[in-house]
Amino acid sequence: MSNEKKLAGEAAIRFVEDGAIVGVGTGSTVAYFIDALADLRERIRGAVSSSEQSTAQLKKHGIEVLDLNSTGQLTLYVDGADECDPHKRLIKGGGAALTREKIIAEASEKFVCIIDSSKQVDVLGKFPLPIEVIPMARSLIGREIARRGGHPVWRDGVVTDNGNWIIDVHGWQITDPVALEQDLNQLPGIVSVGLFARRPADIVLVGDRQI
Ligand SMILES: O=C[C@H](O)[C@H](O)[C@H](O)COP(=O)(O)O
Repeated sequence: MSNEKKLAGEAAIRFVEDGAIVGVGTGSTVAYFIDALADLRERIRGAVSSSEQSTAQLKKHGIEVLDLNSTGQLTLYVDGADECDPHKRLIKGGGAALTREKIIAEASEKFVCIIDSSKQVDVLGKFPLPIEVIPMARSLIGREIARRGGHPVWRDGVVTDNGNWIIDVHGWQITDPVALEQDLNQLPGIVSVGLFARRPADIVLVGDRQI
């Protein structure tokens, strides 16, 4: 599987155009992409990063990290996922970086998702759904999730790059991810939901195979 992650990370390089500012996700698969991107550092203008972890790796390779507020819309976003359904809808946030990832995905014309085959599912939800919450809303959101049949588990000890907490929801078979994403987005205290359904990936690379 880790070979597939490496193949996917390296295959995504073909979507990088000269002069681009590249949106960069977070995780072990993206780490391969960043390593490959280093070879193109003279040909791109820089990157917008979704986490402190990716920022450190980009800077180590001498790739300039830019503020999304100063770049405008990006042409390309490359990121991994925890699950991917046949409609390219995703669960993300296993590494707690979902909010910044979601912002950059929204700001990008093309979202290339890089995964290994273990991430492919027919129905999302076997991987517990990460939700970033404002700390004071943790119990409130936990109750709202339980009312909707989910089993909320606080990722104790994890603080996101934005200073918030993560609840992982077990036990949901997410047959209508767009509706669930919209429903959860209404709840005060939720910063973002790790469902990328309203804005799914455009292209998925499973290893070096495009689907
Ligand atoms: O918060 C983390 C991200 O959503 C990652 O893209 C996701 O967890 C997949 O990570 P990995 O490539 O390490 O399996």
